[in-house]
Amino acid sequence: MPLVSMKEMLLQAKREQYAVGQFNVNGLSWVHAILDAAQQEEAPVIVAASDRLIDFLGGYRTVAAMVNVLLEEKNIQVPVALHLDHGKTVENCLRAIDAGFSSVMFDGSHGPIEDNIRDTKKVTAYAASRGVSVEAEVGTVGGMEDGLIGGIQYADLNECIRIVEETGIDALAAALGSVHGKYAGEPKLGFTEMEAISRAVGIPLVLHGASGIPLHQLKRAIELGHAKININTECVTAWSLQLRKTLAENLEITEPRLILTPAREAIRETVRTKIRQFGSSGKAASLQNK
Ligand SMILES: O=C(O)C[C@@H](O)[C@H](O)C(=O)COP(=O)(O)O
Ligand SMILES: [Zn+2]
Repeated sequence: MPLVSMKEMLLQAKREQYAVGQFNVNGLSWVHAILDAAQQEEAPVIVAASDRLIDFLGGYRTVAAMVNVLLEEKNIQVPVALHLDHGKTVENCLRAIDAGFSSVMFDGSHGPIEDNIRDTKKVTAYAASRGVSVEAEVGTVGGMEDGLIGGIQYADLNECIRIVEETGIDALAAALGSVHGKYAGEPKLGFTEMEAISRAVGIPLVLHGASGIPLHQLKRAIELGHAKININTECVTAWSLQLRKTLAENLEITEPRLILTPAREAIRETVRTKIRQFGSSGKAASLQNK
């Protein structure tokens, strides 16, 4: 099945009150693991490449080729979107689209709202005629974002309304207390603000920094309009723990396949767990019939 945009998957998820998982790619093992997990769970999935890692991953075209070829080789039958995460510039978003990404995020959240809206509009204008979905961000997710460490800044309701109305984006990341990476203590999400923003904008919301958020808070965020949930830290943690364990328990081992396969399986099991928590297991079939 060819790549799809995330528009339909997120609209259905919002309607039916579940969320589609976005899982970030950090190498070929992640693409295998994410696609295998989605197929096993019969779930739609968003495979994402973070713009900060594009050079490490070999460029936009390499990422698109890797995902497209594995979709075919593995005969993946569930809807898969390939998404540029935290796109740093308009130009980078356009390059990702030209390389075959079916979805992009333009992250103009660190600048003034006027600039964010102006640049997001350039991305939506280019994406629309190519059937590519677009996500934008307002406010600041805590922790590391675009390679910079920063504090939390809540999304402003009026800025959220403006960016949705003026740009025609498909999904909005409204930062409301979540943090990229590990949380120090219990996450404190702004559910009151979340409800107001969700009501006012009407489009699917995106939760960044979701690793480590307890299940009851994830469920509340889904009830309040989050249809896409981003996970990276939980997958890289599972991968690195398993890698250390394999190496420590097998001091003589040098065959990469034997070292890397258990780590890949650890990612796959993490993705499967998150898909079940988000309620998207078994949702592929109803999307394909549309
Ligand atoms: O680390 C990246 O570059 C990707 C993340 O920002 C992703 O968008 C995300 O929000 C995942 O958050 P995490 O699960 O807390 O790492
Ligand atoms: Zn993020």
